[in-house]
Amino acid sequence: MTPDVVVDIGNTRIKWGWCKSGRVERISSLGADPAEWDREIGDSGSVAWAIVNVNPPKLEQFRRWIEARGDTANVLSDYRQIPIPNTVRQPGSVGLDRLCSSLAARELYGPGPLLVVQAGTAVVINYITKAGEFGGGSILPGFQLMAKSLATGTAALPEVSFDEPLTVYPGQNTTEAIRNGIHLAIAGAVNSARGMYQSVFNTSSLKVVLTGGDAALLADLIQPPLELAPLLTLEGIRLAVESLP
Ligand SMILES: Nc1ncnc2c1ncn2[C@@H]1O[C@H](COP(=O)(O)OP(=O)(O)OP(=O)(O)O)[C@@H](O)[C@H]1O
Ligand SMILES: CC(C)(CO)[C@@H](O)C(=O)NCCC(=O)O
Repeated sequence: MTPDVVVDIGNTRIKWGWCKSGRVERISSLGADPAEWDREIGDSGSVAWAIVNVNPPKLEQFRRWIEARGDTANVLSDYRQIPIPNTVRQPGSVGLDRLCSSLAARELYGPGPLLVVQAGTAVVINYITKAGEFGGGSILPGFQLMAKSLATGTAALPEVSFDEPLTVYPGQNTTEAIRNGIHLAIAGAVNSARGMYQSVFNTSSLKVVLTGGDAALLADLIQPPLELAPLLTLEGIRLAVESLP
């Protein structure tokens, strides 16, 4: 199937990738309000959709909206639909967004080894082996989720946002201390995962491929080789559906 729009339904945002001439040309990051989807689709007419989802209730709402337009929602639902060998013990438990990001990273920056980092609601660090297989990884709370957990789990700490680029070291007030603490925690996880895999797998200069809504926040604290790839998951969805019989 050749999709017009590929969709990644995450826990916070729904990303649309508009496809043209065999690539994802443009990304739109949307909320959960169908009025926003109506505005985005405009007068596009009939659309071929391909969807990957890690958020079942949002998928059902989105599917109803697509069907009300008279379109068909092609939803990837099984890891075997993503053409990347998967060496973990329970391959069916891996989020398909992770496999799509890994597939696209291997295609664009491979063959491997690679560290594919998705900085979204959750931060995911995926390891792609030397042979180009999905080898597993790590999952931790993302920037906003860490901020929320400090605000809900303590009496005195406010919920910080990451709207401003400024990060001050050492923090001079509570807000700065929380912001830079979260920043260091997430960048530290990526850097230490990189160090660990480099030593375990005896590889040097493991390339990091970074995507997700918070990728730009992380990039400053990750050493080269580093690729910023905002379209990565969407490009992986496109590659996967185009490879289906
Ligand atoms: N306009 C926006 N609205 C909400 N969050 C935004 C916006 N722009 C950037 N962000 C940041 O992007 C993050 C979400 O990133 P992304 O869309 O990649 O994740 P997701 O796909 O929803 O999450 P996951 O894949 O982990 O389920 C939020 O945590 C927030 O910090
Ligand atoms: C980790 C997230 C939330 C990242 O979007 C998603 O891929 C997911 O819900 N995965 C399921 C669990 C797993 O991948 O092991």
